[in-house]
Amino acid sequence: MKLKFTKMHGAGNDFIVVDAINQQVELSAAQWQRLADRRFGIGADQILVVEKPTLPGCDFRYRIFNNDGGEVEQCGNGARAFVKFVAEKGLTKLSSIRVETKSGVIAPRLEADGGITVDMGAPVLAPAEVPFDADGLAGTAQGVDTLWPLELELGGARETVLVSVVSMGNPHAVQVVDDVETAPVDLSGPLIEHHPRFPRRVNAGFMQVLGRRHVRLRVYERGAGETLACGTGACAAVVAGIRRGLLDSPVRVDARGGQLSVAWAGAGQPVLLTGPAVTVFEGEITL
Ligand SMILES: N[C@H](CCC[C@H](N)C(=O)O)C(=O)O
Repeated sequence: MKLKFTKMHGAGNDFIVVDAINQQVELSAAQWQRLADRRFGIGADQILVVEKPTLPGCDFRYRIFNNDGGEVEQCGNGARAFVKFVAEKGLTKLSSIRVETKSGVIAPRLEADGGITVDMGAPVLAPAEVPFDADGLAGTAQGVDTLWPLELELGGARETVLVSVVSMGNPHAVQVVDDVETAPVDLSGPLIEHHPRFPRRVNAGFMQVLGRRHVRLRVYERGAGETLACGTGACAAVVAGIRRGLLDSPVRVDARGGQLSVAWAGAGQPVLLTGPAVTVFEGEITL
């Protein structure tokens, strides 16, 4: 079976994008994983699949598979690549589209200046809906549940990190660190990803606050490891920072692979993610 694909990235978070409208695409988790493998396949953090919508009022359906082959609910950098892909491929003439995802409808828009903004919907903050098992824990800080103590076993020693839990359709645990470059991302990232209080695992964010409208962020992603940027991670970090009284919207988010901007007007309001999307090459692979 031959599969046409396009390789893209959003601030270094890289994707294989597949048009499943004009070609038959029925792959197993193992086959998705093989495609995403950087040695045995094409290589990517995530695979984005473009399908016809099933919901009224939507232009497309968007399925997302992590590097480990698992299908997930949302991908912010991927949403920008998605809207650029369907425009470049002539699958739509619209510059603003409504896209059905596993976790709801998002609205990416091609800006006149070439930038791309995505309405990622409102964050979900109730721990049980992230989902995060807060049983036995007392949420702290400012009378709202903005911080939760997470027990980690770091190299034989028990350590408690304070995380904010936020869902952008996918789960995030965000902590503030003094310096992202020296933060123990490789060590505590996987421990947080697989922490038993996250029944669907979690993306682990490490945010350094440089100013009220400027942060640096590293994310150890669920099912992909550390990526050069994480769009939903940037949204979750800014929401957490605003709720903790550390940030004011909009916020510049410096990821290792590039710069994103996140705006959020507060509870119940949508999070707007702005950033680049780049097409790297087209290809065809025989499975
Ligand atoms: N690893 C994420 C999916 C991709 C998110 C990220 N690449 C983004 O840009 O939002 C998860 O398992 O929830």
